[in-house]
Amino acid sequence: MKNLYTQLEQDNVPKTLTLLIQSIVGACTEIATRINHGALSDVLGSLPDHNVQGEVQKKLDVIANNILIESLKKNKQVRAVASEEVEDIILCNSFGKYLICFDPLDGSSNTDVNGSLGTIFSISSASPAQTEVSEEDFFSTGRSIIAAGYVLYGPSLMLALSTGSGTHIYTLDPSNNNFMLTHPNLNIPEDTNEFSFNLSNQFKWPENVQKYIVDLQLGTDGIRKKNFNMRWLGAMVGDMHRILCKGGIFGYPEEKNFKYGKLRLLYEANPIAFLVEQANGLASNGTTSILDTVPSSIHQRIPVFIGSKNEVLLIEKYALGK
Ligand SMILES: O=P(O)(O)OC[C@H]1O[C@](O)(COP(=O)(O)O)[C@@H](O)[C@@H]1O
Ligand SMILES: [Mg+2]
Ligand SMILES: [Mg+2]
Repeated sequence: MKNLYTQLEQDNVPKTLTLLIQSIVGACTEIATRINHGALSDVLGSLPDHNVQGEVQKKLDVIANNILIESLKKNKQVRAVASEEVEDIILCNSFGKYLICFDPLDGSSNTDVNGSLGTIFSISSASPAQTEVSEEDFFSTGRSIIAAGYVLYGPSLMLALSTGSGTHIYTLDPSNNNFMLTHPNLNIPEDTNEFSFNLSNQFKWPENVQKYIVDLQLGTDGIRKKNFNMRWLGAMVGDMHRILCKGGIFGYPEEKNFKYGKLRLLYEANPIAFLVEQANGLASNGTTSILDTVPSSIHQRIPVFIGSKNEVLLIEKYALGK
């Protein structure tokens, strides 16, 4: 079985990008150790502070954020980073050639209940060395991403990664601390009978989305002529991992009081959309591809519908009232 770095070499990934991926993966294994300690150490619970989204910050949100920033600042190829937990971009090394966006801990509501957690990241190229870097440098569409991935802190520690040559999943071998290629060249089934939406918000969604969901729920009694099952982990990274492995449709629609839904474009929707499109799936905001969205702020939100191709295309049809 190949390990992560053999695969990156085979995919002709530049050495500087491989070293950057190594920095991120190294930080995530450190985060995994802190998570594993759980109630044995003072990492559970919330802080009195709120992040830029107005959300209560969990201790692990901040611990994960600090570990990642420290590791990235040490890598001379990192020009600047954008994090869910920090209001402004963080400038790193003026000769750095890469910009990184990350969600240090995804699924924060699961920290105190030993639930699914992850770290999501994307890498893109920075402007020429020593030129001033500002927020605007992060406003290229997701099509400019050169690598993206997530680490899932689950029963196994797993890394999903794409450098533009398909999406692969690696499992950490704790005996030697190597990420081994266990799921090469993922291919998401185009059809599915599994959906992941937080149905407690169902009646706050746009009518066409409510109709789409009701048709799923009606199953064989309705126009879909087949039954659908539901899963919701409260962690996008966990729900998307299942979909990468066996298909499905994940959605976090806009709501009456949440015009653009909950999830963030730069460090949640874009990296996941990159992985999914590299695995034969689709990622839409309901009408257009997420990766074609032009960002206008670091923490902007976007409605997301991601997963099995034919299901995403069908949701876009419902949006057009077809
Ligand atoms: O609380 P809800 O509505 O179930 O939302 C869960 C969603 O929010 C998130 O936890 C948001 O991410 P963070 O935990 O990084 O803030 C997603 O991972 C998850 O899909
Ligand atoms: Mg998140
Ligand atoms: Mg988070």
